[in-house]
Amino acid sequence: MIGRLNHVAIAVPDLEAACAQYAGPLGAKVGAPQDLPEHGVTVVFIELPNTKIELLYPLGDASPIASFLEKSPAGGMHHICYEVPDILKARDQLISDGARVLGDGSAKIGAHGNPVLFLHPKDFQGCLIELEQV
Ligand SMILES: CC[C@H](C(=O)O)C(=O)SCCNC(=O)CCNC(=O)[C@H](O)C(C)(C)COP(=O)(O)OP(=O)(O)OC[C@H]1O[C@@H](n2cnc3c(N)ncnc32)[C@H](O)[C@@H]1OP(=O)(O)O
Ligand SMILES: [Co+2]
Repeated sequence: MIGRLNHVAIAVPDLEAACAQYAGPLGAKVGAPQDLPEHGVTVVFIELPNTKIELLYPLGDASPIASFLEKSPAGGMHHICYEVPDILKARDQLISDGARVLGDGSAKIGAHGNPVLFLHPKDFQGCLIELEQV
């Protein structure tokens, strides 16, 4: 079902410092910050030759990143995103296999303008999974 690795997301307590580190010592191509209020995050994408890194910073009162950073104040790996060709087919298959889709179960539009949804980390070896239809 899953295809390419689209991105690995890292929650960070200081977005400016994280961008400076990736652009400086790590020598990566760092994009511009993008506010996604409907997801409660500000994101910055870092382009690597074979995938992307998504830096996540909390936005608004109900941000999922705020609660993550409360438990891990130094930041840390937050989720991994896999590409799927048909997100509703993938969702229905995973639900029938017993996986929990987060939120109301509907796909929402993510940072790349594509439909995305999230799968509960407790159902996938402690790793929060994002699926993106590409
Ligand atoms: C879509 C825009 C953009 C893009 O790429 O296009 C993004 O990626 S935005 C990314 C931000 N959005 C989300 O993360 C949406 C989905 N996330 C959620 O619904 C919540 O964050 C959830 C349910 C994963 C965690 O909710 P909460 O913070 O309230 O914590 P809980 O206490 O309910 O957590 C239960 C349990 O899971 C563990 N946990 C929490 N977050 C993670 C994580 N990122 N990775 C692994 N495990 C995680 C948490 O520690 C709890 O474990 P326990 O043993 O019970 O303490
Ligand atoms: Co993501």
